[in-house]
Amino acid sequence: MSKSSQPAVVELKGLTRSFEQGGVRIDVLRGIDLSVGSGEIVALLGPSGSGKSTMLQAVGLLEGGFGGRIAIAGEEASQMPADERTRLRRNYLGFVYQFHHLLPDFNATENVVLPQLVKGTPRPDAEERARSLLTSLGLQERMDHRPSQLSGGEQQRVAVARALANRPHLVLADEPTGNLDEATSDRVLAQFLELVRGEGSAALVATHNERLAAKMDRVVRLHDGMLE
Ligand SMILES: Nc1ncnc2c1ncn2[C@@H]1O[C@H](COP(=O)(O)OP(=O)(O)OP(=O)(O)O)[C@@H](O)[C@H]1O
Repeated sequence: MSKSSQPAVVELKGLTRSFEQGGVRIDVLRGIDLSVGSGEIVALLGPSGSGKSTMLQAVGLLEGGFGGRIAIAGEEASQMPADERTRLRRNYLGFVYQFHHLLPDFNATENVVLPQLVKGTPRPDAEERARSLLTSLGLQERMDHRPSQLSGGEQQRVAVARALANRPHLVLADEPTGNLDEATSDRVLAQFLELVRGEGSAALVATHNERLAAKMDRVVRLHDGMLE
């Protein structure tokens, strides 16, 4: 439920997605209803293959082919043209993936600056924001390093800073610590949650890890294409 009178950051109604594989139809999502309130951090739990990434792709407005309704910050997005979806994505959403997807030829600061420049933020402001986020994540000594010069945990923290750079209302995170060892994963997740809370963003975090899910505000479980 929403913590405020603002519209839910994301509202899914009857979300469906099917794939054809070798002439066989697989109904991966079979009618998902979900509402994530402003500032709420929700864990999306489910075993491998249950459809967590597919659900995040729907909310991220990255692909078509979904049935049902997807509203982002009160705007119905499922039938929007591509340029309108891009606008919603830029204005409201941030993304963290299991693998960092940082640009290899740019240092940590530039990786966090670039999405802000794309959105039209003046460079000095973007650089200040990047430095502030990277410092909050304990990376003040690593700002000039390229991704290949960073550890896996450091790379993921830069990816977290990049996701938050444009002050998204909602961060979509797909197994954000899935490729890290347990101790590093715990540390990076704790920092991620602290930063997201501090920024007042909401988050939808896909994981198959019950222990990590328990650290979030609410847990929803994907089973047989539906939320339990
Ligand atoms: N483009 C596609 N074409 C055909 N089938 C697909 C496609 N994308 C996903 N699927 C199928 O949909 C199901 C759900 O996949 P998805 O990646 O969403 O699961 P997941 O819960 O994120 O799994 P994991 O935890 O392993 O990442 C799987 O059976 C997968 O094979």
